[in-house]
Amino acid sequence: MTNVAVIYYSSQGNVHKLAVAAAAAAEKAGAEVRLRRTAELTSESVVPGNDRWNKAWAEHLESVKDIPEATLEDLEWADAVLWGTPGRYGLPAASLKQFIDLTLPLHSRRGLVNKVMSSFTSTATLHGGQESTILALNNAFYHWGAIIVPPGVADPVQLAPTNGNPYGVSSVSRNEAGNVDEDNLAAIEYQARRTVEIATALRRGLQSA
Ligand SMILES: Cc1cc2nc3c(=O)[nH]c(=O)nc-3n(C[C@H](O)[C@H](O)[C@H](O)COP(=O)(O)O)c2cc1C
Repeated sequence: MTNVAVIYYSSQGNVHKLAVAAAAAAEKAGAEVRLRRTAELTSESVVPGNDRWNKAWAEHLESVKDIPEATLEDLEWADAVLWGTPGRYGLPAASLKQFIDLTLPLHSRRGLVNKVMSSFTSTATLHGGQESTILALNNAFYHWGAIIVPPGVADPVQLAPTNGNPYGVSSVSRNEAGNVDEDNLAAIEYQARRTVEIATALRRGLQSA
């Protein structure tokens, strides 16, 4: 069986919805799946003066408390990792980046080589940095010697009006909590299936090499 870890950070539930859909789709595609969130770094939301934001953040944090936090062992276990993060100024959220910073012991013993990596994001606006967020994540994957699997436009679902990011499935939240539409969910299901398919083929190919 192919092992897939879905590792994500979400402050208001948009990336969380994509992550849950990715995990279900990977499982349906025959993978063993772990859904993991990265640790909250602050005791308040990062927008302290915004009551609406704070409420959504606190409610979301409470709702995911039973989802285990990601560990290096999850990365070691995984053949493929689906990474999810909100876009923040075209960059991944600090929580996810902090987890990536913690990978040095694993990276130092080449523990991430040939693992399959695929990423997804959510931003408030359509041109708010979705591609650059995914590309910024990819920088770490190149260093690890991992294999990046983008969704591309290899399935018609990517042509739906609210989809279309070939770098990684992305949704536009308008800063509303959990604002992910059905086409976005269909797209992340496709990206997860594709990730499982490529990771399985790679694992089998490397085993027989
Ligand atoms: C510090 C910060 C920076 C952000 N930067 C951007 C940005 O550059 N472009 C954008 O469209 N949205 C930006 N956002 C909004 C989030 O990307 C957006 O609300 C996203 O849908 C949140 O996903 P989540 O619900 O999974 O946390 C930012 C939010 C925060 C807190």
